[in-house]
Amino acid sequence: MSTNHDLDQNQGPDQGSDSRAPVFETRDLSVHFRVDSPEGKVTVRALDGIDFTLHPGEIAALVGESGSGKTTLARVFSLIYPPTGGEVLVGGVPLARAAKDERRYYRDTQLIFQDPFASLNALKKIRHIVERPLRIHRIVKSRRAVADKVIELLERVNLTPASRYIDQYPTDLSGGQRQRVAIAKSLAVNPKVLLADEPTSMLDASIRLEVLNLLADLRDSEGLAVLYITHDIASARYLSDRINVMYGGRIIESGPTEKIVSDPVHPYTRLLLDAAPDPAHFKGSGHSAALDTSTAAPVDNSVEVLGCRFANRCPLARPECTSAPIPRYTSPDGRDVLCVLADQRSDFTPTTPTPAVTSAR
Ligand SMILES: Nc1ncnc2c1ncn2[C@@H]1O[C@H](COP(=O)(O)OP(=O)(O)OP(=O)(O)O)[C@@H](O)[C@H]1O
Repeated sequence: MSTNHDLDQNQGPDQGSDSRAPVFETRDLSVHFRVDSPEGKVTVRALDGIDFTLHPGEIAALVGESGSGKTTLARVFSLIYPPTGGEVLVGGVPLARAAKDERRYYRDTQLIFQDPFASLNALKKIRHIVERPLRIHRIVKSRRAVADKVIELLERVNLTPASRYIDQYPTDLSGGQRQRVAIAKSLAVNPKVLLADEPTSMLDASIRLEVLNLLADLRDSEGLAVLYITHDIASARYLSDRINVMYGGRIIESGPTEKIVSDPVHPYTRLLLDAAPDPAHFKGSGHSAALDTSTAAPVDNSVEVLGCRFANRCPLARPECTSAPIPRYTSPDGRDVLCVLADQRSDFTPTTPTPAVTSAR
C-alpha cells in the first residue's frame, strides 16, 4: 500500500537512519535534575535506567501515576531535556546525529497535546491552521495542491465534509473536533511518529474513544508510530500494542498489551489493572485486593533507594526488595519486569542487575 508515509520512508531525521529500525530506542537512559529543597540541592531522578523501544507502525503506551516520568521521556524525544546518561537512538542512529537537522527532526516527530488549543491559533481559521505547515515545509507547492491537501487532511481525521469546518475558528468546534484539527495539522508534514501526551484527558468521555480510534486508524493506514502517554491503563489496553508501566522514573514492567493485561507480574501493574474501569481479565487476583494506594504519598524521586521504589507500598515486598538492586527479568514472549516476584516464574529469566543506584547527587 502506498501512503503519504512512504514518501519519506528512506529519509529519516538523518540520512544514516534505517526505516526498519525502531523509531525510538533508549538504553539505560537517565534524566536527573538538580533542584533546591529545604535540605539544600537534591537530585530528582526523573528517569533512571530506561530501556524503551517504539517500532514503526506501533502504538506504545507509557502508563503510570503523576511524577512517574512519562512526560520527561517524551521531552527527551522532543529535544527539550537532554539525557543525563545512557543512549537514545532514533531510526538506529544516535539522537544527537538524528537531531542535527532540527527542522527535519521536528517534522518527523510531531507532538499532540492534552489541550488542543495549545497548538491551534484561536484567531485563525481551520484552513489557515492546516495550510501553514504545508507551506512552511513545502509539502505541496501550488495553491490548488495546498487547498486539495487541506481537504484531504481534514477528511483523513474524519472532519467530513471538510467544507463544513474549513472556514470555522477553533472556538467554533468541540474539544474532540479541535483535537482532530490538531492531528490533521501534525499529519500535514508526513511525520514518522506522534508523541501524544494525554491526548484525550481534556475531552468528554463520549468522544475519547473516537480520538483513540483515529490514532489506531493512522497506525494501520499510515504506518505511524505513536507514543501514547496516559494515567489510564484501560485506555492503554484499548489502544496500544505494547504497554510500558512506569513508577518512580523506571519502567517496572513492559510487554505486549495482552500479556500485560492478562498476566501481570509486578504488583504495581496489578494495582493499576484492578483500579481500571474494565479489568475483565483481572477479577479475582488474590494479591491485588491487598494493594491500596489511596493513602500513599507521591513518590519522592530525590530519595535514593537501593532496590525497588514501590517496596514501601507493596504488600508482597521481601527483604531483598530494599536491600539490593532489583534484577531485570525477561520472558521469551517479549516481557520485561523489574520485580523479584518474577523469580517464581519459570518463563522469566534474570538479566544483568539494573543500576538501581546512580552516582549523581
Ligand atoms: N524541569 C524539571 N525540573 C525539576 N524536576 C522535574 C522537571 N521536570 C520533571 N521533573 C520531575 O521529574 C519527575 C517526573 O516528572 P514527569 O512530569 O515526567 O512525570 P509524569 O509521569 O509525566 O507526570 P504527569 O502525569 O503529572 O505529567 C517528577 O518528580 C517531576 O517533579
